[in-house]
Amino acid sequence: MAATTLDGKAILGTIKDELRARVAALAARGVVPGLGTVLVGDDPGSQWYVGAKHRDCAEIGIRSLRRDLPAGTSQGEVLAVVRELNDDPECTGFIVQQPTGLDENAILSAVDPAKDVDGLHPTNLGWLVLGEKAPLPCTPVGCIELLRRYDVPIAGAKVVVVGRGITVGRPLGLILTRKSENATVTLCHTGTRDLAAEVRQADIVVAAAGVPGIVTAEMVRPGAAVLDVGVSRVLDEESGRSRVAGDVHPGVWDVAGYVSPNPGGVGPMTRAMLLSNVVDAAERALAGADARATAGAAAASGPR
Ligand SMILES: Nc1nc2c(c(=O)[nH]1)N[C@@H](CN(C=O)c1ccc(C(=O)N[C@@H](CCC(=O)O)C(=O)O)cc1)CN2
Repeated sequence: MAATTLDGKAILGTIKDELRARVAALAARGVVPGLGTVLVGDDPGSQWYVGAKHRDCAEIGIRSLRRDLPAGTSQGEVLAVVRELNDDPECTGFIVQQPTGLDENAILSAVDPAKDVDGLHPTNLGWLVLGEKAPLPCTPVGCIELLRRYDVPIAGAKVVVVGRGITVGRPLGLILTRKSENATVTLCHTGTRDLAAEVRQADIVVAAAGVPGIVTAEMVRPGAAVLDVGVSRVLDEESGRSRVAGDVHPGVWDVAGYVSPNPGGVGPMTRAMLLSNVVDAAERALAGADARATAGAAAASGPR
């Protein structure tokens, strides 16, 4: 069986078209959404991701506020940039690209939760745990959106997530078990005793451990949907150059019903969800301003 490709790159294109219309509607009200990024150091992967995020923004009319800081920038200097973006009215929302090599929890905590378009601020993760509406982390929502766009059933599905990281595995478990998603989730990791036995039960497998090829064909139930999220850089024997290796072994394509390629699957969906979070934040800010103006006008007209 040859699996259907869950084409994240194509879906990113569709989502950009959808968001372009919402950005135009905001522009008609005089609002231009702005995405800020804070990048520390010169890691080529991180530089590529941040560059891609700003190219996406340019394509749909979101303003870019890019803050690239040299390797060796101190925690205090990064926090100063975070405060600057918190206070900048042109910045609708921003992210601090990970990894920074610094105290990431302290940096995340300093971001204004209303501008946290990564959905990783402790307040927003807390709202997620409590089941309240808040910005959600981009990769987990990107996984769910990719499955939805290909009509892969999620409600009632048994999902095995491999990886307990804070940007993917842990929040994905929380999101998928909400009533609106209604999946049953097993959260596995590199310490799971019998990973193959767990994965074999799954209708949907999300491989996000960052271990090349950790999910093999023998582990996958025929017809299951498999999302390859893990990114490792390995040396390509043939070309002698570095390339991305995912967590899903190529043999899985012969067994699964759906597979997301890597690259070309969940990575572009992460970018799509970031754009979506920025547009959501701009719409929320405008709705808040409208509500305040209406309340002000009502108060000014006095009691009736
Ligand atoms: N602040 C954050 N930092 C990081 C996050 C995050 O969500 N927020 N996630 C990852 C990296 N990431 C987003 O920043 C990301 C990963 C992958 C892609 C992507 O489009 N990848 C392409 C291929 C890229 C390549 O060839 O190297 C693809 O998969 O097709 C975008 C963003 C860690 N840091």
